[in-house]
Amino acid sequence: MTDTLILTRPDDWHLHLRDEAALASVLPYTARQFARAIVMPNLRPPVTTAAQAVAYRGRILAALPEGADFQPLMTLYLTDNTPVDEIRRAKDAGVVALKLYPAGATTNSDAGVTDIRKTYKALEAMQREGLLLLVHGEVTDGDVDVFDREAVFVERVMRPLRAAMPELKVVFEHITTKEAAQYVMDSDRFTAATITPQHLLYNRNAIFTGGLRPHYYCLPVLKREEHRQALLKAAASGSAKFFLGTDSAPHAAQLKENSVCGAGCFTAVSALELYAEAFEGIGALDKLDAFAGHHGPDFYGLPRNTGTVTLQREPWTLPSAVPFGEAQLKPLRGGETLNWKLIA
Ligand SMILES: NC(=O)N[C@@H](CC(=O)O)C(=O)O
Ligand SMILES: [Zn+2]
Ligand SMILES: [Zn+2]
Repeated sequence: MTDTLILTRPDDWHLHLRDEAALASVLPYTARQFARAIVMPNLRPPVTTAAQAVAYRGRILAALPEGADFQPLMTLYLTDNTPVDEIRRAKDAGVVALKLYPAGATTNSDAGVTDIRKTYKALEAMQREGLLLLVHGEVTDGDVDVFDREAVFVERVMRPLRAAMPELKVVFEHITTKEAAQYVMDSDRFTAATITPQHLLYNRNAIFTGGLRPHYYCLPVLKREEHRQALLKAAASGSAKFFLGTDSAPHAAQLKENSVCGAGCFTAVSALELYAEAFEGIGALDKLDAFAGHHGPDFYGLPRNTGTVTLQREPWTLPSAVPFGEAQLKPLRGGETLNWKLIA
């Protein structure tokens, strides 16, 4: 049995850092685990311009703990009206991607895209400039069952989008179904996917075990066991199309434990430990290094990190709550014992 895991220093290819006091509360956890992170733009108001992304990057760098070695990779929030000129400005400002939120699909997505065809001019410019498109892949039509929204998105949006924009690099974010995993597996080298720790570790029963458990509620929502199995298989397949993206999405505890609970799981405190547990569960610890440290930078066309991190088999108890500005934040699995620990 392996007791020590030495991994290439990994990156988080899908992360929510929020802003202001919330940002200052959560950033140190990610900066400790990861060298870089793709920072999601769904602030209020959303980060829709290069100038806003540059300012947000400045606030993130200013909030970093003394001596931290961490690089935020910035994204813009795609809207129906993103001008072609903004794509060039984004490229020049070092922005790496734009994020597609179908309007109303998830947390802070009201300003999202109402019809993907409205964005085709911007997407063509992105294809030209080499900016990636990151996708929250769920349709929002009221007649589509919540648990089917991702599978329907593959047929209604992904296939036509890929046909129209074949050389645009697309990351299907936080995939949750066998349909999405299969779609990405079968697609060409311009399509990849991120997978979260919660979707590798849990099926939808976790939301309902002994009562309604808001901290297991995120979007896309956890699915049936057969889907979790398909995600594990994809993550551990060795295919370079699948890589780590935590989707760590902090919401104050009082807003999670509420009559209307916001969507998002906060996993930044123990992200690598959770992934290690998932990979070990299927005897695939040897596949974690490439999933966490190689496939992401390779797809983005960025250098892999030099250096390593070390995880040790050592039981420790995850704090049940951590400060979140003036409020509290409850990590997924808070108060429980984890078997892996990031030690360096
Ligand atoms: N995943 C979530 O459930 N929530 C994310 C938004 C998102 O990634 O869809 C958030 O910003 O809270
Ligand atoms: Zn999302
Ligand atoms: Zn997200």
